[in-house]
Amino acid sequence: MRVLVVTAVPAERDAVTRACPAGFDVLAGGVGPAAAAATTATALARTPYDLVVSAGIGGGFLPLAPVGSLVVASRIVAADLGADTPDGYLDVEALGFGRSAHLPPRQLGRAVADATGAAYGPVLTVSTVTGSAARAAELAARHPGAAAEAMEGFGVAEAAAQRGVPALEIRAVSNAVGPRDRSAWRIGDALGALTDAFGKLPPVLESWNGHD
Ligand SMILES: O=C(O)c1cccc(C(=O)CC[C@H]2O[C@@H](n3cnc4c(=O)[nH]cnc43)[C@H](O)[C@@H]2O)c1
Repeated sequence: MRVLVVTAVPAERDAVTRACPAGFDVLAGGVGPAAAAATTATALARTPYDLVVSAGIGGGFLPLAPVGSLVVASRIVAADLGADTPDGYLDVEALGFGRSAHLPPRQLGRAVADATGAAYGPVLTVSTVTGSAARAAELAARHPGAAAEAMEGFGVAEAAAQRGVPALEIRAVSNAVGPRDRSAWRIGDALGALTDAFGKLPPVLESWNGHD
């Protein structure tokens, strides 16, 4: 099975590569959904992959995903792709065009979560890191069960979907979603958790039939 892993920055790429078996290509595609989509689309145009994984550190919604824990996405959601209105937020489905969520293969996602001890829930893709309790509460209310937020998953999943390739998202939680406190980010711990998670993937992927 050929697997493409797309991270944002080189430190995340290196954390994945440390654990990666043969057959995994790991790229640092840049921060944000546009860079992630462009990197993924270019790679998929060159090489036929069986699976694409968006991976890296992320913010965790408490109490589901504390710092140092892992999250596997049950849904990959573009959480700010829509319109703000006096009556509230409208996603692109409500606006009548496009899509704001991708569904990873369910059995595979669950199996990866079980093997790695990860929470399994929606992961939100945002273009602006959440920096206040009010915004965190707004996102949690709009996306019940949201486990994590990051900035690339939807871009990776959108590019993969356009090629008919399944996509997963795996996040290691470096910080809580909420009031910004960069000094509280535990990036080293999260990168270590990411390496551990990828070390556990090969048997799970080998037993996946590719069609759930
Ligand atoms: O400074 C470093 O050493 C370092 C090492 C690895 C990664 C970083 C990043 O800043 C990566 C940016 C990346 O992080 C994701 N992220 C992390 N926490 C959040 C969050 O609370 N909300 C949204 N995104 C988050 C995101 O995917 C960025 O691409 C630095």
